[in-house]
Amino acid sequence: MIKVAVNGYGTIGKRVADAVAAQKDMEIIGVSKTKPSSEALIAVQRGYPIYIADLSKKDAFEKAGIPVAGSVEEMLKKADVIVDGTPGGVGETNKKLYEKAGVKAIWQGGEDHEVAGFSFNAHANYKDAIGRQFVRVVSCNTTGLCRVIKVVDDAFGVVKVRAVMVRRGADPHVVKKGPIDAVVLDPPTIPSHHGPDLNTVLPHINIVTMAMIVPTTQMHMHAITMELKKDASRDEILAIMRKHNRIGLIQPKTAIKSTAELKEYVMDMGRPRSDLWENGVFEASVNMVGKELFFFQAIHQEADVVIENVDAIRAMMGEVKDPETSIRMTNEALQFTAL
Ligand SMILES: NC(=O)C1=CN([C@@H]2O[C@H](COP(=O)(O)OP(=O)(O)OC[C@H]3O[C@@H](n4cnc5c(N)ncnc54)[C@H](O)[C@@H]3O)[C@@H](O)[C@H]2O)C=CC1
Ligand SMILES: O=C(OP(=O)(O)O)[C@H](O)COP(=O)(O)O
Repeated sequence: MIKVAVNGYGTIGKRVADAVAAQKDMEIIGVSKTKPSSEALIAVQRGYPIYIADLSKKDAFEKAGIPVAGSVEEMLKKADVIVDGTPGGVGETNKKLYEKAGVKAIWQGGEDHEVAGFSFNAHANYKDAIGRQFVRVVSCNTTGLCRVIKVVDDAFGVVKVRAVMVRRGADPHVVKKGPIDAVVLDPPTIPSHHGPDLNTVLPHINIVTMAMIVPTTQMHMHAITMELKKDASRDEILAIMRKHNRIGLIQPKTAIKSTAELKEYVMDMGRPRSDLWENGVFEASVNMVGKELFFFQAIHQEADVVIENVDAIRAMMGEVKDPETSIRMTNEALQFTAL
């Protein structure tokens, strides 16, 4: 069993912990919290041992009914791989701890590529992650771009990609962030970080991205154009998307044309936390004009990177060498079949 610890048990960390716990070849040996909270109480219910960065807060945790297993340093000693789910910029400051403990670590997309020196997407570069000590899983939007650009590039070749990201303002539970009444250019300059970020995984792709944030919490929405090298029909594009195990096609018969309806649909399906782990490509939007492909896809920011973290763990441990085998194991353990 691969022993996994989650340092930073928030939006991403708690989902990764549950996804790891569902795998047959992995177990959660601990998660870290900075203060007692509803999430910490759920971690107790799930049976995850809780470690804390600042042991002077032990009494506060125990008063809240949260047993403390020890310090974060003690947790690191027991793990094969740490998934760092701390806020962007904080993860980098933990690198020294991981180096000192000689443990493997995975960072998230809020950190720069250089923190790990290797950026990961399971369908794109799993094999290059085999045996590595440090890996960064690219951000949610970049993960969604990697999946769809890689599969289209493999089948038809991509001359260039131009993509606009309409990003959610904050996650649903985050009460302190906006915007409440604005469309914010984020960043006002072009390209946004997503294109250069995609190039850390797929260096040969010509891509320019633009991004803005809007007052919504459910999901991001991408408007994507790709110029292809070979001729492709709409049906051929739909066929490769349909076959992909982390791309879902939202069928016209569902009449879904918004992130809100899509989230409701996934909730009705009974997915844990109503998580959409796959890219949600709107089938009706997929269109070829000459050699240009156009489509919209929804990306559930809290979910798509979660399964990538699980595959990154497997690649770093090196026993499963074939990406598709790992991807299948991850998906099956979660009883996940793309839409
Ligand atoms: N929420 C999202 O939509 C996505 C986030 N990411 C990335 O994932 C990372 C984590 O983001 P979220 O889960 O949204 O953040 P979050 O704020 O929901 O969770 C972070 C957790 O880390 C804890 N924490 C803070 N400082 C810590 C420390 N020094 N040691 C241990 N724990 C500490 C916080 O208490 C919190 O529980 C960031 O790099 C972010 O950019 C990536 C994809 C999507
Ligand atoms: O990885 C994400 O977005 P990104 O791909 O636009 O960087 C997540 O939605 C986190 O974004 P945030 O930095 O707005 O919390």
